[in-house]
Amino acid sequence: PRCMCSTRIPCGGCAAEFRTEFGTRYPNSRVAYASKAFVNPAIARIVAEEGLGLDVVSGGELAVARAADVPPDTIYFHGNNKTPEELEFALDYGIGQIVVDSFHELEVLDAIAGERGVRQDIMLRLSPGIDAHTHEKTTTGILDSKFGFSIETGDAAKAIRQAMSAANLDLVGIHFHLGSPIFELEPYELGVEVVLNYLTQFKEEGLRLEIFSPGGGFAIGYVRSEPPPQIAEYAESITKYTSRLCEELGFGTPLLVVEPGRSIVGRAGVALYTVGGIKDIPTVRKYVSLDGGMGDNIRPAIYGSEYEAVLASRMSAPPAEVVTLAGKYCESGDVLVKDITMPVVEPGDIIAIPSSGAYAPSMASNYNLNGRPAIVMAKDGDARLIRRRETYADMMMADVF
Ligand SMILES: Cc1ncc(COP(=O)(O)O)c(C=O)c1O
Ligand SMILES: N[C@@H](CCCC[NH3+])C(=O)O
Repeated sequence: PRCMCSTRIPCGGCAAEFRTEFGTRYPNSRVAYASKAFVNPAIARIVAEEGLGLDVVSGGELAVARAADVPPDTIYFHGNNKTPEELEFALDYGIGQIVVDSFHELEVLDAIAGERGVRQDIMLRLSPGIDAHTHEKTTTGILDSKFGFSIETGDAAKAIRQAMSAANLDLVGIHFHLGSPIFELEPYELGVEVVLNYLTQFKEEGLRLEIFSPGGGFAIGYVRSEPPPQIAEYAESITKYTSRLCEELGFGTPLLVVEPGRSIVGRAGVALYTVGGIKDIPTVRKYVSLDGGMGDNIRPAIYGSEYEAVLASRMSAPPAEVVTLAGKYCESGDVLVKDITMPVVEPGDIIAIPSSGAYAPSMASNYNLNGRPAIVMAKDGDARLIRRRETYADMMMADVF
């Protein structure tokens, strides 16, 4: 794996790399950026300019897509409980595909499309019963999951038949997503194989597989000890299995949609913190308190996620001691990096935590009424603010006296 910076952590990908690695191997493919990893209008604009599609999972993400003029036909609307209002918004915006995730949604969407006298393209999310060996809180393709129609229970077959006979819906594709981050290639290969083989029984009943999507979940390097596969390796596995099986099973060459989120923005984001108080408990632990924490990155607290950190204000300072980087929130679990070797740090120093671009800003909160941080986009020596720091007034904006 390559390393693009002094942290020596293997990188994930980037939009162009995804387009190239999938596009050269399987020309009828689309990379749909998963907005949940982090989106705002500036990011959505870049996504559209890079020629990527967009995976959204709420009316809010859809509103950002619309604000940034993302072409609606390149949008895939996911989620296990889209509200009727969100579905109406999606139909108003004319979005390409709604990825239906429950029988209830199938009925509600069919009715809404009917009331409007329109036909809506849909895909179905299937749950293939495959363990992708990721964190128990982020695994989605196993039987015990709230997502998707299970193949094992027979729900998938029922949903496919119900979707094909829906009065106002056109079933154009099938989706599955196994979880995130997935550090192995085999789960994707198995997923493609299991789902495509399963679908053959519906061909005679009229199933059209115009779109096939094995989702996202591609891993990135968070720590040196756990390098991810390269994007080319994911692309090789997925396209090889998809092409071979689609040909063998007579599905032709459906549009292959992959949905990377983390692997596009994760390594692009570096979180910067200022050191405040330092507490040394001799023979136990030295806590270095930062001006952020679980409010801007909840991942260590909920998944036990690990990160590296560097002393950005004095990059050449030699490693000196083991410290724990704690946040400023009122929780003992508010620790960003536990027991890491750093140079001697002092109040006012800047600490950088790489690989913070995905699911840190997007899952940020105002806990303890701390404002969420500013976000600056940088390229070739040029830096621009794409989100300003939140003010106290921002945090009271929706409150009513
Ligand atoms: C349906 C779907 N697609 C894509 C993604 C994106 O995952 P990641 O950011 O790990 O690529 C997710 C989140 O796990 C998802 O649920
Ligand atoms: N939010 C997660 C993973 C779930 C992604 C969306 N299904 C993370 O930070 O790693």
